[in-house]
Amino acid sequence: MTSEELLNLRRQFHQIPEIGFQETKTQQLILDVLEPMIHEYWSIKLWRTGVIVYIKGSDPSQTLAYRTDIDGLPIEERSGIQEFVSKHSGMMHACGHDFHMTIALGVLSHFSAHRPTDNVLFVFQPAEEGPGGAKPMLEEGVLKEWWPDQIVALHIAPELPVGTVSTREGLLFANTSELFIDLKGKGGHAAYPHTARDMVVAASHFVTQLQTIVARNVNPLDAGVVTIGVIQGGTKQNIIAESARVEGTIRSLSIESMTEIKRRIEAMAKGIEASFECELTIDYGSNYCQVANHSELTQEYMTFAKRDADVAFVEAPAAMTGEDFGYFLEQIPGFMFWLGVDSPYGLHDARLNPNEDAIEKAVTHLTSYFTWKMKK
Ligand SMILES: CC(=O)N[C@@H](CCC[C@H](N)C(=O)O)C(=O)O
Repeated sequence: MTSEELLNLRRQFHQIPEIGFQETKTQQLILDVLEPMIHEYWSIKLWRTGVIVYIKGSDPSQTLAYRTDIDGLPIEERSGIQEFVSKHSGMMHACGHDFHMTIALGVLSHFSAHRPTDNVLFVFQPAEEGPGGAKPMLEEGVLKEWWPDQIVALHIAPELPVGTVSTREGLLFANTSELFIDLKGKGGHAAYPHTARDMVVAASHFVTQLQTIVARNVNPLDAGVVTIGVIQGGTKQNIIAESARVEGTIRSLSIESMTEIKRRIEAMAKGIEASFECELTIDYGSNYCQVANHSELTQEYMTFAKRDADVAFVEAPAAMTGEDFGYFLEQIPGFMFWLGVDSPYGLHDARLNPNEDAIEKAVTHLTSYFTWKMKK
């Protein structure tokens, strides 16, 4: 694919962000782009809104895989882009999955023009932002017949300059759990608070209490996060709210801290129920295991990246982001790395505007990495 084709494709993806398991237009676009590339030794499988492409090598001794996520986020775009702003109101590719997919198709187009010696598998996985596509995909045995020996994924890094790649051995991303809490009290007239059980007040206390968990209950030598991203309740300024909803996410480096954070949330919920005479229900939504990079393969990749004149390598610290790519890494040796895209605004920010020069650099870098792996 030429630089112009890559750019065009990224912009097409950018205009049609769709949330987890609703990526139908995205799936169709992936299939449309693949169509002219297909050879008789390729196999393509659909799984829900995802796509899996298997290329049989000319003289295979291994199967190398690349996984990209394909979903967008429920964010109203404010990137300032005129030309190719999201056409889906309230949705945006604010986590770079438009880049990840374009890079996958760029590498695929190379292997369409040059048949690889080894087998190559490309996994276009839905619902990374939630509820998670990797786990059900693996559980349903979708990759069984083409089981890879190694798997790689990348993620854009707005804080790194274009041309930079970055990773580390072992833990790269945290364990995560979503958090959805419903509070049920008793509504009433604003002027008669003694007859009601106000869930705006209860939710406010609860959210404030939750902020003590990381400070007071997580071992300071470990790390944890409890972020509440949504707090909803009430219908009118002079009506006491009968119910409220709090939504968030929990992160931890260790499984022990995740268990402890959940134990404290549940204990605090009981306290809120007693203090405010209400009922709380907790739903942990989807949970992702940590992203733990395979030691040997990551070391080998870091050596490769340091020698690759097209990129600059920097060692990454562990991050509290989550990624269901961790489920692939539980079963298949591999690693994830960050790709510098140089944006003043970060991931999940409505103003995110990654530098598109990073796309071609990533395609070249990954293509050379896979080609190098095949010669080993
Ligand atoms: C890379 C990234 O930003 N991933 C997401 C994963 C979200 C997992 C889940 N929906 C949750 O909110 O816990 C992240 O927020 O780190």
